[in-house]
Amino acid sequence: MAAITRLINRTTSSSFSYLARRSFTHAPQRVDPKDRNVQWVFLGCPGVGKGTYATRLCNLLRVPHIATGDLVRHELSSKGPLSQQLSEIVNQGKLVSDEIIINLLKARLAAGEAKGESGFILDGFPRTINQAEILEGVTDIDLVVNLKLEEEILLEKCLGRRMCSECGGNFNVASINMKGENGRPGTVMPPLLPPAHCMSKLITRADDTEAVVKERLRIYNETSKPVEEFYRSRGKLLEFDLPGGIPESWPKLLHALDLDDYEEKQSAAA
Ligand SMILES: Nc1ncnc2c1ncn2[C@@H]1O[C@H](COP(=O)(O)OP(=O)(O)O)[C@@H](O)[C@H]1O
Repeated sequence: MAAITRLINRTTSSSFSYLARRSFTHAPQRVDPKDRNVQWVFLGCPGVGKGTYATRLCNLLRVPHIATGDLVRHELSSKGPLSQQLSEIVNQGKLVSDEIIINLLKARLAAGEAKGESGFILDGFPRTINQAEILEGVTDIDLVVNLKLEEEILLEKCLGRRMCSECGGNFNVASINMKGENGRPGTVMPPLLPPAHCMSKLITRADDTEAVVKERLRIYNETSKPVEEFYRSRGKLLEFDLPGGIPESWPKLLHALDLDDYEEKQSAAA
């Protein structure tokens, strides 16, 4: 019986992968990496800073930052036919179905292609092995950056997250000062405070409550962690332990990506 269930699950999932690949008509073409911009993925637990570092790198490399969480929130706020279903899933900390996510991503890539976009940094996708396989079926990923932080810091950072309801800027009011233990260095992350004009317009994401963040971390460990191994086994995974806040981590991340001179060259050219 269990074997039949496994077979049905496997068949269902692989036929969905096949259909999704076929329907991914607007996927980026398999262009030689020399002739296009980077195609990178950012992995990491909720609250680790994927959005912050991916946005900075996208500005530097001039590629679009495509965050599936943003696509989901946009769909939610549009009050379209999916929004009620999505709000229940997201507010419980669960993952949206692969089918819905693929459709949102497909639409975003098609809109980018129509504008002549080249390359991307994906943030929050793939989050399941099925998503990783579908992505692999349609395009080449050059590099996968896996950002890492201690779990207790992740919770504090998610609870400290704030967004300006007017300009959409992302901030963090958490002040992290974790002492080092057993040879492990301490971690200091100062808050990332908003400018005065955003202060009265700050909002908190409905899914950034303690119970929901804990559920998202549990789901990450169960469902998304295997995606790290998927890319590690392909020699594409760059592990990066965040050493502290942005001023400390950003130059080290650039160094790890072999981009330390790039920032200077770009600002000189601007
Ligand atoms: N690739 C994905 N697969 C399934 N669900 C997703 C995916 N990306 C985003 N979501 C949904 O959107 C929510 C918010 O995503 P995101 O902003 O990336 O949050 P996080 O802070 O947890 O990294 C997730 O909890 C999940 O419900």
